[in-house]
Amino acid sequence: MSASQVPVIDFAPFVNGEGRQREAVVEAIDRAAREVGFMCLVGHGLPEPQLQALFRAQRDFFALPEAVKAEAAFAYQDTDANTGYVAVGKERLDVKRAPDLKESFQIREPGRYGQVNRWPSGQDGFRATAEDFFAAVSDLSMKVLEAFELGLGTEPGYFRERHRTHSQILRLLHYPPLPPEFQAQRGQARAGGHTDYGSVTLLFQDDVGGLEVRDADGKWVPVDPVPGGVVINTGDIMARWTNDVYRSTLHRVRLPEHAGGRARYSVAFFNDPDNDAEIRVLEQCVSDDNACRYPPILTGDYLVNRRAASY
Ligand SMILES: O=C(O)CCC(=O)C(=O)O
Ligand SMILES: [Fe+2]
Repeated sequence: MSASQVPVIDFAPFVNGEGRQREAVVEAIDRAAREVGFMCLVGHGLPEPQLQALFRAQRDFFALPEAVKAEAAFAYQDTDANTGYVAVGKERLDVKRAPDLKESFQIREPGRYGQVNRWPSGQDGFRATAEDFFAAVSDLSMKVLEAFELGLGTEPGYFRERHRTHSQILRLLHYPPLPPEFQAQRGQARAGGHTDYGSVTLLFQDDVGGLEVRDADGKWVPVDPVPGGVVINTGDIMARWTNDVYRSTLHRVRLPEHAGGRARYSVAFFNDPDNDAEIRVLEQCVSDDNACRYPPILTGDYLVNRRAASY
């Protein structure tokens, strides 16, 4: 896999087209999920001004005094609620390495779980922008799941019916510039190497770069920012569901080459199955060459354990 092998796919014919046009998009997405586990969609229909509004609001939020952000802090043991602010150095996505050099803020579906989201006071504009974005990106993620259903040949709605927003998370990320005297510990990263836990992740990155995926030879390959594009990747639960037909690929955000440098901002949306959804290997993914690898498991048990391990 080289950089050009993280395919860029125009999603517009899937959203607006029909027949053969849609099929061609489904085929491209299905192939990318099988071969790479990562792809970049353009023409996805999420309005650019809405994304830019979110990036501005998140920049302002992370620039707030620590004391204000602390109001939104969640005890990081509280992986069940899994919302709120996490300060720099609290999370390690690669549990064997030094903590990640990032801060984050995350919310769950406002309509249903709004009461568990932790907003600092006086941040109504930020809240409205983030909640609007949540609805738009959730909608887009459902279309991506529909494309997976068609690619895998499951019954229509199979994934969407098992993603009724219980486990959807919008996570805003800020990777601050490195202080001039910064000495990286060995293997330290902005976000340590990891696979995502759930079904599908949608990731919007600014133009700073640093996201990398690991190819089959163990080489780190950059996922360069594509203007207007959203990076899509399939996670561990999707790999399990598909008997490893869809890949869950290791990725990280590497440190900048030099101290100082620019901050990096990104927005990740995790659409994971409902807690009560059973992950049972799809019959379409079992064959003589690929016998069933996993027993059924409940999503809730699986996700809580995975999250608890990375703080
Ligand atoms: O910030 C990024 O580009 C990647 C973040 C990521 O992989 C994650 O939060 O799971
Ligand atoms: Fe990730």
